[in-house]
Amino acid sequence: MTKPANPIIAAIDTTDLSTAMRWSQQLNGQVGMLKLGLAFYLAHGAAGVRQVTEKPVFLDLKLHDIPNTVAGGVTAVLSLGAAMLTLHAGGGTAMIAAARNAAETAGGARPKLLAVTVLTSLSAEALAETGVADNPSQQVLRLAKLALKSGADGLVCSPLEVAMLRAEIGPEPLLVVPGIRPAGAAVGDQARTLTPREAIGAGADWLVIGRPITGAADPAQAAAAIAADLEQG
Ligand SMILES: O=C(O)c1cc(=O)[nH]c(=O)n1[C@@H]1O[C@H](COP(=O)(O)O)[C@@H](O)[C@H]1O
Repeated sequence: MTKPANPIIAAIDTTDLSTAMRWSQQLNGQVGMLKLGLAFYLAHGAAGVRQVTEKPVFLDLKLHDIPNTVAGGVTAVLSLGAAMLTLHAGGGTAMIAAARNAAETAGGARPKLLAVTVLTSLSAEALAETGVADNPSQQVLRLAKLALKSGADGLVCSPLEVAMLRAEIGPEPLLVVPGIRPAGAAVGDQARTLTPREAIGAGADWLVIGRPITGAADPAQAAAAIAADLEQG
């Protein structure tokens, strides 16, 4: 696919509607897309999404349930016209296939289904605690292959796995990458991070960036600085 002109997806992580609307206005033209996730959607639902922007959003609901329930969830949000929708790869083949089937039965444009592999907040130790003995990279590859053969259009992974995934799965699947920290930015709860330029250089299509933008005194300026740095890279 053609690379987006501006690969930054700003994560609008807030439960406050007016804050979300303000960030949306400030970042209009400074980022390639907005992401609305769990906290915002639980607080304001589909009506809130429509209030924040008329443009297609990345709807990050990380669906993870039995196939029938996930299919129902996909169907429920199709009318929003989202550009992307997340589900957990760990839900397995049947769940992902059911999501794809639900997305297609509506006909017309549908969101790209992105399978979340191993959360960027998980270190190797934290992953081991969940019972996965493999390192994050091995587990990401296992889940990536499962998700793509089951009907996912792309993957969410940390920047540390991007080069490995590109070598294994080729240029086509969308790689949407959170865990992005400009040099010097606070890491917070993220465990597997790289800078924007490193992530794009490794082969990411989109970068998901939240607090380094929304936590800045001037979010528009913070986004513009990252975009300018990427253009130089
Ligand atoms: O699916 C996601 O977007 C996601 C997956 C993941 O593994 N890690 C991750 O951080 N995210 C999201 O990406 C955003 C990262 O935000 P910051 O850490 O503030 O840049 C948040 O909205 C997370 O919900």
